[in-house]
Amino acid sequence: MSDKIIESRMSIEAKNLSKHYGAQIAVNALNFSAKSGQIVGFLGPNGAGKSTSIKMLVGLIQPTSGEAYIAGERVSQDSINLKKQIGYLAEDNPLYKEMYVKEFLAFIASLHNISQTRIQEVIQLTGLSLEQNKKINTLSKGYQQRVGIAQAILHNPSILILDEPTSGLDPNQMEEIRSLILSLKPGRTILFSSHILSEVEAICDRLLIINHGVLQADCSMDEAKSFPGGINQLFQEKTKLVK
Ligand SMILES: Nc1ncnc2c1ncn2[C@@H]1O[C@H](COP(=O)(O)OP(=O)(O)OP(=O)(O)O)[C@@H](O)[C@H]1O
Repeated sequence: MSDKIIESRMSIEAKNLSKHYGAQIAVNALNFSAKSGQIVGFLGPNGAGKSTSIKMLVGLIQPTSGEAYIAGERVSQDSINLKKQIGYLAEDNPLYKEMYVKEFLAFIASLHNISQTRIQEVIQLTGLSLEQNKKINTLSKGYQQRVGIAQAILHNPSILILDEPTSGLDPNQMEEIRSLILSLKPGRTILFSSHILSEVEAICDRLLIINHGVLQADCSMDEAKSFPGGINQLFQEKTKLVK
């Protein structure tokens, strides 16, 4: 198999992806692609269009126009193969909070036909060993996010899409979740949305900035840092209010 094919199977691609809600244009002709081994930061203020873009990429909502490709396959809402390739953590991290950690992960694993060994492996990977027999609703928000990430990686997907995984966490928890995301990078493509520049700056290789549904920047983190005035200036310029 050629390197090119392997690479395309690992990638996330948006081609002129748009979503309109009546007169509201949530995402307008989004174009980008991300390759394996990269963490791509998807940065933008609240309401910029991050979640809508992500929902189109994972096949949760239908684009008004344009196409999304995951691992070379066009995204459609009913693709089983696509769901095998993607691990997804939604912004509000929906969990069955009355369940115990291990019980919840076993439940998700049963949907994917995943072994007990893999459940234990993921519990270790996500630092949940001591919490595995606790009820999810007794865990701190940081640990609940770990459970959300654990369910997203149970089936060992090559593509991980995390919608604001550090939102609402305290600085220590943010740091821990960032380290966890970094540890998941080898062999994967990770798209990580945030509205906080320092979050994205800390772990991402590439930076996408979206504002008012329009992609305003797509560059490597090094390019972003060498922008005149630095990365803060870049973010300010690309997200200033459109009058
Ligand atoms: N189902 C919907 N119906 C109507 N408008 C919507 C819908 N979903 C999103 N929007 C609008 O689309 C725009 C983009 O929203 P989106 O949730 O994608 O932004 P975001 O960047 O993820 O913001 P946040 O960080 O606040 O979640 C917003 O103006 C939002 O109000």
